[in-house]
Amino acid sequence: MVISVLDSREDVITALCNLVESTSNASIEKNGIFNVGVSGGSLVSFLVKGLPEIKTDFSKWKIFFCDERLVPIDNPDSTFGLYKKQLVDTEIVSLSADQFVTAKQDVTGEEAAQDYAEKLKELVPGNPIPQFDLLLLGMGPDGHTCSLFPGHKILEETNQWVAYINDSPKPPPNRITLTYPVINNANICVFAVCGKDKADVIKKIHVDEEDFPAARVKAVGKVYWIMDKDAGAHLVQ
Ligand SMILES: O=C1O[C@H](COP(=O)(O)O)[C@@H](O)[C@H](O)[C@H]1O
Repeated sequence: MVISVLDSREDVITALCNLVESTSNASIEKNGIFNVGVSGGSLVSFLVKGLPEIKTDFSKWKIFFCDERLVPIDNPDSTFGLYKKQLVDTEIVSLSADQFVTAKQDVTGEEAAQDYAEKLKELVPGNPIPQFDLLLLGMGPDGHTCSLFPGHKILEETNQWVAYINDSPKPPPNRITLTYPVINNANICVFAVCGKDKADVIKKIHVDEEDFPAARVKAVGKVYWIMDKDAGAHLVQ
């Protein structure tokens, strides 16, 4: 695990996007494609700011969602809706909407999760579990990542690759999320975390070694934690 505590949010964005640049270029060179999973929340604004600065062949990107809120895409809670509005429609990077693998609308939550798992099986190589080149993760002040919340039964999911929840403690309640079998099979996972409100849980995870959903991310490859000095306040001397 690599932990970096940086001076500012801007430094976090630069470090995050440098890692995205090198990983995407290595994956494209090796496999001709870059399979990346993105999160919602503050990560959207980090990528909107940082991705236009990197050098990569965006036409080779396939973008999946680490989790998605089951709302229409014009709803401000839709993670795909945010990326579409802020990254695709603005044309600040050369990505098109059809490079995003989206959650099915107008079906039940269970069907949306099942459908998304089938899309992973079809599109992301891995034997037998899909193996992402890179997963870009956030973490809430309660230690959740993706839509894996503390104490929720899907933390123990070992069969399904994508799970549905209808009781997210953070609105909106209906979501689908990758589960640990897929998350922890990724080549690289990166947490990008900023803000004072996350300092306590960062300490509990990295100093006290307490169990939180984000702490259970232990990918087969590398796990990076990139944070600003507010989030890492209890880690620096
Ligand atoms: O609800 C969610 O929250 C987490 C953390 O969001 P942040 O704004 O605190 O960074 C996010 O990673 C996840 O994708 C999202 O659905």
